[in-house]
Parts: sequence; C-alpha cells; structure tokens
Amino acid sequence: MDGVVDHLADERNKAQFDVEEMKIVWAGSRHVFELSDRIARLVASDPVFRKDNRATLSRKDLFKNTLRKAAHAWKRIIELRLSEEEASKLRFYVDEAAFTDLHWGMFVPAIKGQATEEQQQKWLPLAYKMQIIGCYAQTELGHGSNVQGLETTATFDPQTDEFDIHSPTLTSSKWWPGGLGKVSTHAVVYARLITDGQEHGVHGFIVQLRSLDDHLPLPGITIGDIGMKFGNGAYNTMDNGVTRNGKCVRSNVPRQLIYGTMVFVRQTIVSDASCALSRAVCIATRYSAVRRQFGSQNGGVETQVIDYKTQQNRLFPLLAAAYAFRFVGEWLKWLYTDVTQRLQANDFSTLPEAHACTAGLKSLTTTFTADAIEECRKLCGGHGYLCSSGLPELFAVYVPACTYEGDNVVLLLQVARFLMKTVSQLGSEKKPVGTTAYMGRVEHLMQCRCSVQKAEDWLNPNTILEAFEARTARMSVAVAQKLAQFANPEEGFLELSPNLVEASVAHCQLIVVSKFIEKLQQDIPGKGVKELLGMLCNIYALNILHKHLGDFLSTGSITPKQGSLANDQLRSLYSQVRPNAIALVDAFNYTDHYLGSVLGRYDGNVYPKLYEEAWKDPLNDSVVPDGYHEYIRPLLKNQLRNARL
Ligand SMILES: CCCCCCCCCCCCCCCCCC(=O)SCCNC(=O)CCNC(=O)[C@H](O)C(C)(C)COP(=O)(O)OP(=O)(O)OC[C@H]1O[C@@H](n2cnc3c(N)ncnc32)[C@H](O)[C@@H]1OP(=O)(O)O
Ligand SMILES: Cc1cc2nc3c(=O)[nH]c(=O)nc-3n(C[C@H](O)[C@H](O)[C@H](O)COP(=O)(O)OP(=O)(O)OC[C@H]3O[C@@H](n4cnc5c(N)ncnc54)[C@H](O)[C@@H]3O)c2cc1C
Repeated sequence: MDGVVDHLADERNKAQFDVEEMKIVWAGSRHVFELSDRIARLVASDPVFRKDNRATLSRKDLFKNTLRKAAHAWKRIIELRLSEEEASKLRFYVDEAAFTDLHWGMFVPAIKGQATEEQQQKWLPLAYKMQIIGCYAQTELGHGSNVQGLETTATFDPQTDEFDIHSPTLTSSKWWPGGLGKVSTHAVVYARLITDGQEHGVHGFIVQLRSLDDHLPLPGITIGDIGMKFGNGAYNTMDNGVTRNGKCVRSNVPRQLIYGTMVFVRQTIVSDASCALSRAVCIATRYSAVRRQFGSQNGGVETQVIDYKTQQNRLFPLLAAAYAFRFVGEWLKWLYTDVTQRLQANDFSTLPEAHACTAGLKSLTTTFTADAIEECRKLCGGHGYLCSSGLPELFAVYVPACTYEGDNVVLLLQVARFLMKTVSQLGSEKKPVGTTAYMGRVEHLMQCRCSVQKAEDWLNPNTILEAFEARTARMSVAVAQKLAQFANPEEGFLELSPNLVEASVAHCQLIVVSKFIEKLQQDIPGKGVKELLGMLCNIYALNILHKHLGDFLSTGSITPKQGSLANDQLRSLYSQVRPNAIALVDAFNYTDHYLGSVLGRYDGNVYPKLYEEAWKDPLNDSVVPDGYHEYIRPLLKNQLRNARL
C-alpha cells in the first residue's frame, strides 16, 4: 500500500483483534499461509495471468487464452520447481476454470484411488508430467445422477485381450466431461462391464481419445464441445465435451473404490465453497463500507451502507458462514484422510458415514454459497451488476457446483437414506457414532426443553447444540414414523422425499455448527481472535435458527419467545462484529488480482477505478458507435418515413 491512499484505513483501525493471527487461522497453519501468500503474489504480478478482459473476449479467444495461461502456469511450475502443494495453489490463484482442474482434480485422483498398482505405475508418471492430459467421463446425454443407468458398454474380447467401449445410442454419448471437448488425450470412462455375455455393473476404464502426435481423435471416436454455457466468460473457459464410440484399452478397477473418488472430490468442493463465499463476502463487505447513502445531517457525510441493520442482517451471516465452511472443510479433509487409510486396509466400515457427510455437506455448502454470491451482488446495489464487480462472473462459474459432482437434492436423499438407517437401528446393538452420535441420546432429545430465558442465554454453545440436535432428531424420527406406515418402503421414500430432504438439511447444519464449536475448543492464539470467532459461530447458528424457525417451533425444540430472544441476540452480535468487519475479510488475505473486483479493492478506491474500467470497454473504442450510419442516423433524420411518403 506504499504511496497509495487507503480509503478503508479508518475501518482497519477499528479492528479489535489480531488480523495477522486470524490470517493463520483462516489459512489453517503458518506454513500454508506463507506459501499461499507467496504464490498469490507471484500470480498477481505476472501479466500472462491477467483476467480483467475475460467478459469481452469471444469464446474462441477466451478458450485460447485459457490454453495460454495453462501452458504458462505449467512452465512456471517447472522453472520454479514448485512442489505439488505450491503448484496446486498456483492453479487456484490463476483462477480460471480449465481442463487442468479435471486433470489434477479428477483424472489423477481417479487413477490413484481406483487403479491397480500396475496401472498406477503406467499412467501416473505420464499424468504427473502432463505427457498425457486426462478427464473424467462419467455423465452421458441421457444419465447423470443415475450412474447405474449409464448405457455405455465395455465388452471384454478375450481374443484381443481388450475392452470394446461402445456407446450404442445417442443418449449414451458422454456429455459434460470437462476438458473432453478439445484438450484431453485420455479419459477415465465409466461403462457397464460385460464379460462372457454377463453384465457386472459400472466400472472405470482408461481410454486414449486422441493421438499424441497430431491430437486427432483415434479411429471410431467422435469428439466435440457441447456449446456455450451460462454467463459470458465464466465457465466458458472450459471445454465440456461430447464423445461417442470409444474403442479398447485395458483393464478394469476394484468395484468399491469407485466411491472413493466421489467422496474425495465432494470433500474438495466443500473447501472450495468457503473460498468462493469468502471472496464474494470480501467484495460486498469492503464495498458496503465505501458506499454511502442517506442520513446526512447538515451537509455532513452520509451513512455507510454497512451501518444499516438490514445490510448487516444480510451480510454478516454470510461472513460467518464463510468461516463456518472453512472449519467444516478442514474437518472433512481429516475425515477423508481417515477413510482413505481404512479403505487401503480393506476396512469399509466408515465409508457410509464419509459418503453421507461429503454428499450432504457438498450439497449444503454449495447451495448456500451460490445463493450468497447472488445476495452479495444485490448487497452492492447497481454496481454489483457490472462485470467489473467480479460478482456476475463468480456466480456464473460457481453456480454449477450445485449440480456437478452430484445434484444437490439427489445428494440430500443419500443423506436421508443414511439417517433413516441410523434411526431404524436405534435400540439395537449398533450404536450411532461420529456425526450421528447425538441420535444415541434420542430419548432425551425427544423430550428435552430449551433453557433460554434471556437473549444472552443463546451465547452458550451447549444450549445452541442441544436445540439443533433436538430439532434434527425430532424431524428424523417424525419422518421415520411416517415412512413406517408405508407397506412399500421405496414408495414411502419417494412420497416423503421433501420431508426427508428437510431432515437431511437439518442434520448437515448441525454438523457445521458442531464443528465450529469444536474448533473454538482448540487453543487459538492472538488477541481477540477466539472472541471474534465465537461471535461468528453464534451468528451462523442463530441465523439458521431464525431462518428455519418453523422447524424449531413445530418440533417444539424451542418456544416462540426463545425464537424471538435469539433474534435479539443476533442484532446485538451484529453490532459487536461491525467494527471488525473489514479486518475479518482482510484475514482472507486475497490479492486484488484474485478478487478481480473494482468494488472489493483493498484500498477502497472504488469510484475512480470504476470510471477508468468503464472506458476500457471495447464499445468505447469509438465515440460514434458502429451501426450509427445504418440504423441511428436514418431514424433521427426520419429518412425511412420520408422514403415511404
Ligand atoms: C471467476 C472465475 C473463477 C474460476 C474458478 C476456477 C475453478 C473452477 C473449478 C471448476 C472445477 C470443476 C470441477 C467439476 C467437476 C465435476 C465432475 C462431475 O460432475 S463427475 C460426475 C459426477 N456424478 C455424480 O456425482 C453422479 C451422482 N450420482 C451418484 O453419486 C449415485 O448414482 C447415487 C449416489 C446418487 C446413487 O447411487 P446408486 O448406487 O444408484 O444407488 P443407491 O442409493 O442404491 O446406493 C447404493 C449404495 O451405495 C452407497 N453409495 C452411493 N454413493 C456412495 C459413495 N460416493 N461413497 C460411498 N457409498 C456410496 C449408498 O449409500 C448405498 O449404500 P447402502 O444403503 O446400500 O449401504
Ligand atoms: C459445469 C459442469 C461440469 C461437469 N463436469 C462433468 C465432468 O467433468 N464429468 C462428468 O462425468 N460429468 C460432469 N458434469 C455432469 C454432472 O455431474 C451432472 O450434470 C450431475 O451429476 C447431475 O446429473 P443430471 O445432469 O443427470 O441431472 P438430472 O438427474 O437429470 O437432474 C434433473 C432434475 O431431476 C432431479 N432428480 C434427479 N433424480 C432425482 C431423484 N432420484 N429424486 C428426486 N429428484 C431427482 C434433480 O434434483 C434435478 O432437479 C458436469 C456438469 C456441469 C453442469
């Protein structure tokens, strides 16, 4: 900030906690903080990684530019001998959806998680050196959610010792895989395995798609891009592909491990949610402190919009959620590491819980984040609608997270199956553990009464936790009782699916709240850091309570009076967080390059930069627009009408 006026300096001076220590908490460790900081600056200072022109490029130019950036990123990774951790941070800060996301994020993990030792030895070194580029080809034109319904077949030919991968119908074309359309040379293709005329369900196969010499599709394979997607720029940097009729390639994979890849990817999506959410919140918070409307007394300054309680009521729960998702993401990473170690030792016992947690939290955090980005756009008023605010593009890139890697409703129904199984086993030998351990106290939770008598009582974590546990246990038991009335359980499951989804949401919200509370039980250094995190935890929980008051009241988990007290407490928490708001978003440590937003600039110098940015639009290249002579001038001169007379 040397030599630059900091328009947010007053805001930064108000902070009541140690921002530098909060940066470490946010990053997860000092090591990660220092590494991220170094790589973010490296990317920000490299002109090849410029991204402020994305919204105005044609699809072809946009795509070529993405290829250029990806190649440059790889060059820098090799030149600087970056570690895997540094390289992945570099791709993160380059901040452009690209084939590399699928290569590193799905193709490599799928091979690591599903392939045999021999296959790994063959394919991983090639993938690590990017001598082959891979994608993940599961979804077809006709089926995405219903993986068992995939139509592509892989028939083993004992004569040639090969698998014939065949898409017999239009609907069996692979459709959507990122990187498939124009770039990938290889894919992990999911197909129904057939040997000796017998079917063995869906398995993954590594298939070469294109020649490594001239990039042409191999014989029998038709490949292309599926066309423009939502939002200009945004996700259109990605070539999502369609392909038909693959041929051959070797060997299948152990059946159960297919699940491991989905658990892994969903876990990473939860961590990514806190990044996208914090980014939108950072923009909206800084701008809300810069923007002033109304309230001027005797010609004095107007009110900063962040001081309006309605603005706080919309913004601060999103800020709190960004921190909440960060911590639940950290925990989920631990859970995934644990389940992976067990899977390697052929212990599948914790897989159902890991599946339910990753599926449910992926659904909860992405739905919330997509809605929150849009809310942040509205929080920035008219200027939020400008591409230079960064929010429209962020929304367009982020919103498919609600669909990919499992449609969010379909995933909540998976959680519901797990919950219903847990309820049905209550009272048996099998005790609920992990995230469902609270169900072990179901008798207490069905009849306990919330003890809150005054607003401050809601600051007690045990009180919050018990209210959330009671709500979830009561909703789950109620829907389980309804299910039991159906002669055919599957019919009941379909009929009651909206109730089941609501119970799943309640369960997932409970997980997030409980992991935030657990985080606060750790030793957290730095002046005021723990106190601020405690406030955010309470805001996250009490805001959910307020938004889902119907659930809490109808289950009798709290009384209407207690609901109203929770709301009083929320307002008081907003006032306490207010002076710390800018410092809390500074703790994300985002560079202006990564934020990509004129409204969210670190120095708060919004208006001159907005003005400057507007002049860069290609429409402003000429003062008189193209088309004036053909269309505007004749109108103004009434020449068309005169011609008719
Ligand atoms: C501003 C610029 C910014 C730039 C930013 C740049 C960054 C951008 C980043 C972009 C990155 C893009 C990445 C995109 C990646 C997308 C990739 C995909 O979508 S790939 C495609 C992803 N596609 C999908 O995700 C498809 C979604 N569909 C599915 O996952 C499944 O078909 C299903 C789960 C819904 C049903 O399964 P099905 O088998 O039919 O049915 P049942 O229900 O009968 O279950 C049977 C049993 O299995 C159990 N089980 C199930 N799953 C799991 C699991 N994972 N584990 C363990 N267990 C599991 C289940 O519990 C049950 O157990 P039990 O009760 O018997 O004990
Ligand atoms: C940007 C993007 C990138 C992608 N990348 C990849 C990739 O790299 N590789 C890949 O293989 N795939 C990819 N996909 C595909 C993605 O995984 C699927 O689109 C996703 O799994 C959803 O499946 P679907 O499209 O079949 O939705 P559908 O299942 O057709 O969903 C349509 C509607 O039906 C509802 N529905 C479906 N089943 C049920 C049910 N049982 N009960 C109640 N409601 C139901 C859903 O909630 C939804 O509202 C990508 C998709 C997108 C958008």
